[in-house]
Amino acid sequence: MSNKAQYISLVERLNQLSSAYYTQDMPLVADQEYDQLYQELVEIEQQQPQWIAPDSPSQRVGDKPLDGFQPVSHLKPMLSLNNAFSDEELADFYRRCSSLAAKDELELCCEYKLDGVALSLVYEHGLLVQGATRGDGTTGENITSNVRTIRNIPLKLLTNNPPARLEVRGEVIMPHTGFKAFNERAVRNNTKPFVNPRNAAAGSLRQLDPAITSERPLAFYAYSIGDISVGTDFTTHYEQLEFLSSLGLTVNSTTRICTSLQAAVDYYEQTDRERTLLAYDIDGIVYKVNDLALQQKIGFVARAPRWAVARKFPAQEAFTTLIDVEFQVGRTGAITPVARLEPVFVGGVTVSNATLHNMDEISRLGLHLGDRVVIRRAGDVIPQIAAALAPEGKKRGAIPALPTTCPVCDSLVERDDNFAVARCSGGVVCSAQRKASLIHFASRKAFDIDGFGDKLIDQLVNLNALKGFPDVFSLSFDQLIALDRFGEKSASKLLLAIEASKSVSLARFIYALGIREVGEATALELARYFGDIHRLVAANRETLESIDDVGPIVAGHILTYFSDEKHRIAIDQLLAAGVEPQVESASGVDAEALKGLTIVLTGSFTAMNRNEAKQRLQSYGAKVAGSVSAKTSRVYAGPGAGSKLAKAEQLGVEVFSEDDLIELLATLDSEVTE
Ligand SMILES: NC(=O)c1ccc[n+]([C@@H]2O[C@H](COP(=O)([O-])OP(=O)(O)OC[C@H]3O[C@@H](n4cnc5c(N)ncnc54)[C@H](O)[C@@H]3O)[C@@H](O)[C@H]2O)c1
Ligand SMILES: [Zn+2]
Repeated sequence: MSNKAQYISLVERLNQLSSAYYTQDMPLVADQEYDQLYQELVEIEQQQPQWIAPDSPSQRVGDKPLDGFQPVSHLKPMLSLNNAFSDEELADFYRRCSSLAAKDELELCCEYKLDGVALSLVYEHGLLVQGATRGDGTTGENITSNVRTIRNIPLKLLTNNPPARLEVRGEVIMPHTGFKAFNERAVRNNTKPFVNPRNAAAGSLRQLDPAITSERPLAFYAYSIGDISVGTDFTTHYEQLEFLSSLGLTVNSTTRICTSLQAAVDYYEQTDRERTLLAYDIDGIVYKVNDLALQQKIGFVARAPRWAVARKFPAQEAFTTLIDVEFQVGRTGAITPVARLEPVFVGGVTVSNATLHNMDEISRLGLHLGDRVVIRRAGDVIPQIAAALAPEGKKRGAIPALPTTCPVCDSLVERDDNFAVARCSGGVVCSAQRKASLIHFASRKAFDIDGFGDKLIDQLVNLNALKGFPDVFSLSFDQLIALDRFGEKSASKLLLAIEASKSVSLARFIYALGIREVGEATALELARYFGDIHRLVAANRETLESIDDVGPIVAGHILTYFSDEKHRIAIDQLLAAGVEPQVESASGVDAEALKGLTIVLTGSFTAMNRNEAKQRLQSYGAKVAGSVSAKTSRVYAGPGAGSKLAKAEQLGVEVFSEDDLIELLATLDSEVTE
């Protein structure tokens, strides 16, 4: 239970925060924190109504207008909205409204709660004559010249028969792309970035120089009629929105009418799932009783209508402190800066790290150690630092610098030609690179070795028991059970999984090598094309670039990889250890049709290239060998066949033509499709 002095200081703190938020457009704390304090205030005021201070934020909307603008008195007060933070609170709202309206079922107009700034527009005889902020709800700021620069606000309404006077209310927002671009520019020009798009919109709208506003990417969405001189034959709020739209004002097309509480909840949930895909921020759904007569009946409370409520989404944004920036070394040596943060709860999880991607990101954000940072975690997306600000009342720390040597192996750090990526030059010497490559090698989309996870790899690399990929296949039972928390059962299980992984597909094998920019799809493409790892190793640039998925850059990475003798030796060792990359059969193919046959192809084929022929034969289960021996079942020879043909005749192996081969494949293909 609080005493009156505590109550007064709570009012003062909230007013200080409101002034920073509304007047300076530079919040000191996250909305979530403000909302919590506000909630405390409301609870105290409910218990001690005699304490309520006239300047309590519960008694007014927003904050005092800025001095630089002419004051505007609103004809009807511009109110705020009451919040609902849970489904129960929404249900309470619904119940309260239906009881006040004396109706069981209510029609609700459901609208996105755009996270921007409220704006009032006055049109006289169809011409825009005034734009004003909400201010404290009674008195706003005249920002007409700024408003005129917003592209989607019509200066003249699209009608031959405009009302003598119309006041439109809506929200001005700044879309994500514009916000990002704006902050990047601010950092470059050494001016203050904005914390989020809402504050950017508010700050942009209240520039004393309209030329500045005109450069900011702002948009306006109308959400209600404040006042209208004629034509008040509307019966619902939704009809009013349609009317505004017909006049050329932008009305959000996502607005829905819900006829039950359940439908309203469903709309909220669906929007919450999809909101990360929107081009702008929304912070909730606004539910409005649709029937205007019922709105009248339900009425208002001090600072908000009683017939509307804002059901808030969980916060996606929080403020915290940047403690340090550390550098992680990835599998190709790429060095990634990672922010260590004062732990903060955002988007349903506690966040204590955030990737910074690369050094450019640090300069783009203008990040300094010890900064106050805004963390965004939208949906399942990994947490990001959205903005960085100087800490309150303290000098800014140092700008994190790229280390000159690898934090793990001390090798020199090199930067790519275009300076976008920094890399440890240590290669396999670097245990961080080795660990990361092995994690990738054993991962689900590569060798898929169950139980071969990060912690195990960490231990084995530290013990020097895993110096490269081939060592995976020489791990012993004794070696494994000697490890931390490794029993006999898990050791046997792991060895079985390693054994099973030897029949990995060629595509996964190639992917597992971790060649730069060779992802799953490219690996599959390479496997299909070459059908054999040795052929890939030997491929030249021309052949590589002739493959669909492979451009000059990827071809370069592949060539560099295989030009390294260490890599070629490792591949030979893998094969020697019993790894047998399998060539995938095309889908629907009978992989057994040619099982047991060993085929040799020789000469040049005209209708298909030899490699394609080889892959197709393999997909039907045939073994395709490079030379003729006593084990050869048959030979297909094209024109120009030489020594192999002679050898076959000598050994009495049956020889067929290219046409025979085409016929065979055609028959097999047709059997599959039937
Ligand atoms: N971080 C801070 O220090 C700090 C300080 C003060 C206030 N705040 C934040 O400001 C908010 C309270 O401010 P508020 O009183 O402006 O309320 P609000 O922004 O939560 O809700 C009211 C506003 O919603 C807007 N809105 C958007 N879409 C709408 C729609 N479809 N229909 C109707 N209105 C719509 C209108 O502009 C309206 O004025 C809280 O979220 C609070 O966290 C934060
Ligand atoms: Zn290193």
